[in-house]
Amino acid sequence: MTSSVGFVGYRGMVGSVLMQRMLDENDFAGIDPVFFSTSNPGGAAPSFAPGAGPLQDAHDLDALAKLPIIVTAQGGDYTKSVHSDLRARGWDGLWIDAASALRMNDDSIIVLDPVNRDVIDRGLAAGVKDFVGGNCTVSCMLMGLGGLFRNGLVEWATAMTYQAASGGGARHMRELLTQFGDINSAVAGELADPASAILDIDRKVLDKQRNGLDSSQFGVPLGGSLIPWIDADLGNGQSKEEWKAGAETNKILGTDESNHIQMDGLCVRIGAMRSHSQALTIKLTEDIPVAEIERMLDADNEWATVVPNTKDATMDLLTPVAASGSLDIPVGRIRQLEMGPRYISAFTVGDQLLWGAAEPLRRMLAIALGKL
Ligand SMILES: NC(=O)C1=CN([C@@H]2O[C@H](COP(=O)(O)OP(=O)(O)OC[C@H]3O[C@@H](n4cnc5c(N)ncnc54)[C@H](OP(=O)(O)O)[C@@H]3O)[C@@H](O)[C@H]2O)C=CC1
Ligand SMILES: N[C@@H](CC(=O)OP(=O)(O)O)C(=O)O
Repeated sequence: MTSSVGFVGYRGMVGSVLMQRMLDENDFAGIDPVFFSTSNPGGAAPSFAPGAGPLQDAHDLDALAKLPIIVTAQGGDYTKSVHSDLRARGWDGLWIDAASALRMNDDSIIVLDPVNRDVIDRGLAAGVKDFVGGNCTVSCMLMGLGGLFRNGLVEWATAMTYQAASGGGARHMRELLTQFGDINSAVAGELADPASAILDIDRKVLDKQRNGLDSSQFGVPLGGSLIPWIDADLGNGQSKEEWKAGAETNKILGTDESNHIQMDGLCVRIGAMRSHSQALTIKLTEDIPVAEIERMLDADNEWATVVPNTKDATMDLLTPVAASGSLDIPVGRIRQLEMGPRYISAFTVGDQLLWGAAEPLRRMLAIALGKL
């Protein structure tokens, strides 16, 4: 049987990754897709779905309400502008969303099925209609370390993150690359001359960073620097990105007061392109040998891949360059810390456009359609 599914935000960065993954997995088989646009209603269907009708107006509630399932990667403002009106007029279809707007609502589920398929299945059975992708950092972390979290072995954890430019959006990625290029241009002559003094180069670079870079997206230079604040200031010293670590981790895992996991840390933007990294300190609920931890992480899901804690393996396999474009989530640097037998470190990297954004939505749609 063919199911109609509406897609909003299909041509954005997250939407494009989602479409590509759906094409790769032949997910459009059995789907009658309806594509929506906020900017070009009436325009031609996307080239990868030539049989689909013209683009519908993404703000046309009548058109949206005809569909049993809507998948959106259009962003939180769009969600806020149509979702409650659609529900208010009685639409009871499934809403699958990449944006954070509905994430912490009591009647929504954060989807990351390799980690919380039980929560998703219970929600579907109970009539939950809103399914939302998690924060990219949280999703990538849980994909890598699910084996500890899901087995109740984490008493608390801190995540110190190294987040890529893509988390800000496409314009932020372009700005980062432009900054790198402008910095390079500022010292191209000196770089070409092996006899030039490195401290002169450094001075010119700093001058360029402080006075000559377009930083309109990030607010301050990121190329050759970092920004230790991501998302809103909650006013208590914590950034919203840091708050999400604890709030979303517990919601994804479906914990309650009795097994709540304390999770906090500092979130930092760095000059990587599309993979988020994070260094974790974990206090375990019991003393477990490192080899057993590695076995549990590797076995938890087919994408978590333990990297041996050696210099060569770490440098080869545990970097944004190694992880980008792949669904695999490498996790390494696992060792017992000086603090005692129940304290371990771990480092994980994940493509934040795949497991951090598009893949959980793609899989939620497949689950809703009974294909997964
Ligand atoms: N970036 C990220 O890392 C993550 C983002 N998200 C969520 O996904 C939402 C969308 O993010 P993202 O995909 O980065 O946003 P984009 O800015 O890439 O796309 C959003 C929309 O912008 C419109 N648009 C305008 N100009 C262009 C253009 N030149 N190319 C493509 N689209 C264009 C499109 O709408 P139209 O076709 O209607 O004109 C598109 O759907 C975010 O707001 C966030 O809520 C979630 C997790 C991670
Ligand atoms: N805030 C993330 C990206 C993102 O879209 O997060 P969220 O889906 O929680 O709003 C980052 O900047 O890396």
